[in-house]
Amino acid sequence: MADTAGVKIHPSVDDGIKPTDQGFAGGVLTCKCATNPVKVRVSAQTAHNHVCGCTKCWKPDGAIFSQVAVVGRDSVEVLENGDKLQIVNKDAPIQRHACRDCGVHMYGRIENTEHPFYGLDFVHTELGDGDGWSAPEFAAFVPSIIESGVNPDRMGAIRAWLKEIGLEPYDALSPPLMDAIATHVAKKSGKFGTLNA
Ligand SMILES: N[C@@H](CCC(=O)N[C@@H](CS)C(=O)NCC(=O)O)C(=O)O
Ligand SMILES: [Zn+2]
Ligand SMILES: [Zn+2]
Repeated sequence: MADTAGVKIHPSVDDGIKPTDQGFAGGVLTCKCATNPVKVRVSAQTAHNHVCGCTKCWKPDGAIFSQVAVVGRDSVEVLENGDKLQIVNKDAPIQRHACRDCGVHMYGRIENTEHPFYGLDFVHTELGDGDGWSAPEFAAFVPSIIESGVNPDRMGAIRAWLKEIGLEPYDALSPPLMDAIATHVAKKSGKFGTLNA
């Protein structure tokens, strides 16, 4: 049995996952700056919230996973101090707009109209006011936490703990999202549904 004692994933899940409020309609995300914080309004409920182990997504201090969800780009609006936002990597599929002072990623945007997830922005719901944001559902890019410095010997315990708290661990995204990506590719190539498997 893996020793899951003391495994810490992310502050939003370590003390119990707050449930989704089906009537929740969004809120305001605020960066970590004590003065002149960046504020971004998300005017809809988020979807596909999950913890992500990749090295690219923003994580709060001490967390080995990020927590990230998607929302339609039309529902994301910079309210205050947008002049502090800088794109972390213009060449990445997800252009993460980060506060240059505290480093928090306020939203990640896909500008490539051919991308399977074009039209969706990536947001960290823990930055939002109020409870009721869509709850994390799974753990993505789990092996990538090793790239951030987690000892590979800990992976058994970490995967066991993720399962224990209801976040099924996946090497990439969840099967429905991986299927959605492949469906997009098959439709573009004309292969969609052409095999009677
Ligand atoms: N092993 C890589 C995986 C990076 C990765 O593919 N991240 C996923 C999940 S956020 C992605 O979609 N990245 C696109 C991007 O960063 O723009 C890492 O940890 O850096
Ligand atoms: Zn900031
Ligand atoms: Zn990620």
